[in-house]
Amino acid sequence: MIEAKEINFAYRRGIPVLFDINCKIEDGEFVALLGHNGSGKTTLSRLFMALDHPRSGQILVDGEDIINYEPADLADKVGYVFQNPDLQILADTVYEEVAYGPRVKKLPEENIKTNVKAALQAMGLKGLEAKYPRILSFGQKRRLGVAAALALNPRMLILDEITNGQDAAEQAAMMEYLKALNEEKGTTIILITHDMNVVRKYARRAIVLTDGRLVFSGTPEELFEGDQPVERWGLRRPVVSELASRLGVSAASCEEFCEEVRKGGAAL
Ligand SMILES: Nc1ncnc2c1ncn2[C@@H]1O[C@H](COP(=O)(O)OP(=O)(O)OP(=O)(O)O)[C@@H](O)[C@H]1O
Repeated sequence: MIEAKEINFAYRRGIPVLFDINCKIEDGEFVALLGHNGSGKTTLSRLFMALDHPRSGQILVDGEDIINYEPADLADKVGYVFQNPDLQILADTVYEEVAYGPRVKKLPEENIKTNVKAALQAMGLKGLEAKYPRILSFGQKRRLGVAAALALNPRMLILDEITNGQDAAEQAAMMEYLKALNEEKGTTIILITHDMNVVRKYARRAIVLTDGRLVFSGTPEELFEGDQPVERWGLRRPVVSELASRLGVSAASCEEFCEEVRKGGAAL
């Protein structure tokens, strides 16, 4: 469980970027963290990971204030995948990149092998073990970042814009994997994204930030099919919600129809 209590934060230049943030993310949730560019999503997630610390307020992980923690102290609990995958690459081969975390954790070599193999398989990177990570495509680097986080079996994953640079099939495969991880293993997922179709389809809760303030917390249905126009927070409605509103039918029936069309092989 992660809880933000009355969080205020400013970077070194001193301009405040987060104001009085209160939110609680329970174990096993699948949450989308949304907001316009510069609204504070990455900043808040960096606080969750102890990459930065609040100027005032508290971040509690499993009830404990993490003010004196470093990211390594949370490695067992929270996996973080950066928005820019190049920032995360540490090793000279794809295999060693994914093995890096488990090695730091001093897992037995057999477990490292098993975890790395499973993570690479899950992210569609099997066969690339010996490659130099920096020559991978942008999408592959992103998936490598996710694989590296998965190899540590964290209870919670914070994923910053991971669907960017993926084609539709890669994106769907990645999201379906995360959905299964969430449903079957109970891994908490915090997904930062600008893709509202992904949010509508996969998230069970959406949290919206605007100019550093938390302005909404509720289900994607409440967000996109509720009374307030999400455009005022710099968001676009997902296709399903837009279609339902224009046709004057329920989003659930549109969703069913879209799913049938997708199964028929058409892009939507
Ligand atoms: N290292 C930094 N130093 C100073 N200011 C920063 C730094 N990183 C972010 N900011 C500022 O903090 C604010 C919030 O940025 P943040 O990256 O958290 O937003 P975001 O919602 O994740 O944006 P995006 O969707 O574009 O990734 C912005 O005004 C940004 O310019």
